Amino acid sequence: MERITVNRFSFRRKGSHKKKDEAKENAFDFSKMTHLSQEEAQQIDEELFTEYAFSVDQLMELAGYSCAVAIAKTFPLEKMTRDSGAILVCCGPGNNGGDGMVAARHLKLFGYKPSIFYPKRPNKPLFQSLVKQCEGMDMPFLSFLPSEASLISDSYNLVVDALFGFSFKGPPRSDFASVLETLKNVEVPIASIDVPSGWDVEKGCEDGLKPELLISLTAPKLCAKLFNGKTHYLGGRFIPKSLAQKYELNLPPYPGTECVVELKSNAEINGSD
Ligand SMILES: NC(=O)C1=CN([C@@H]2O[C@H](COP(=O)(O)OP(=O)(O)OC[C@H]3O[C@@H](n4cnc5c(N)ncnc54)[C@H](O)[C@@H]3O)[C@@H](O)[C@H]2O)[C@@H](O)CC1
Ligand SMILES: [K+]
Repeated sequence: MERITVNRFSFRRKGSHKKKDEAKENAFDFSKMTHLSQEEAQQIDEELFTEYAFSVDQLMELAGYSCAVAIAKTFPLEKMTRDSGAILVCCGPGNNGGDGMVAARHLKLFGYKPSIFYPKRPNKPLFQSLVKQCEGMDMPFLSFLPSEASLISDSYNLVVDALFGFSFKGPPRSDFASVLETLKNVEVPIASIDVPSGWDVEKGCEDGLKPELLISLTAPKLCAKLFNGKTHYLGGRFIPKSLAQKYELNLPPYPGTECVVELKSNAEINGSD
């Protein structure tokens, strides 16, 4: 009965791989998923650049692209009601801000209409190039953030929070404290990249931002255990297997060739949903 042609055989294998991926995903025990401390996140980051010789812009492109994909899956363009997909991307002074500009660039290519707020810009070629790319793609940069949250809610469908990631420490300093206060009061959803800005990376922040979407990069940080928003994605599919093994990263598999994987909510994990 071995009458399977080569082509048919490869077709069957593809199908069986897909089923295996789905089975692995369904079998993953989310209650045992890794959550990184601030130090572990920084160590992994450092190792990617030194031991594995990745460049910052390489990983930032993958991280930002995965954020754009997770945002597009969660907030489809066709469901947006204000000004043909207008979104506001708030970028901070570090690499989290860089991820935000990369995400903005991809969202623009997906058909959204991003505007960027980028108040503190490092004097480095990488960030200067990101700004130039966004300007070249006709994305406006806001010279100030309206202090009235209602002006933001009226003009945009979504705020992308790319202010601070895993290197944020202590209470927000004055220049960003007012920005975070304004964002706390917006009525449109917030999508936070890697860490909800203003949250302690490990302990969270009870009265901080309440994003509807969180995109954890590499692995969720400890504060993600306190995330109560609707949707949680993991992105940044660039960790070599040997590095994942060294840090004993226990994470759900990415389905097929996807750059993001949706994670269960904490309510589902804890059985309170
Ligand atoms: N390995 C990874 O997972 C990768 C991470 N990337 C991104 O890089 C981020 C980390 O980037 P960085 O290490 O540059 O750090 P962040 O972008 O988290 O922030 C650092 C900046 O925030 C400022 N800051 C810190 N605490 C503050 C406070 N209390 N008030 C005001 N300002 C404060 C610092 O002075 C510094 O300018 C990650 O969260 C992720 O978004 C990606 O770009 C590439 C790969
Ligand atoms: K953030």
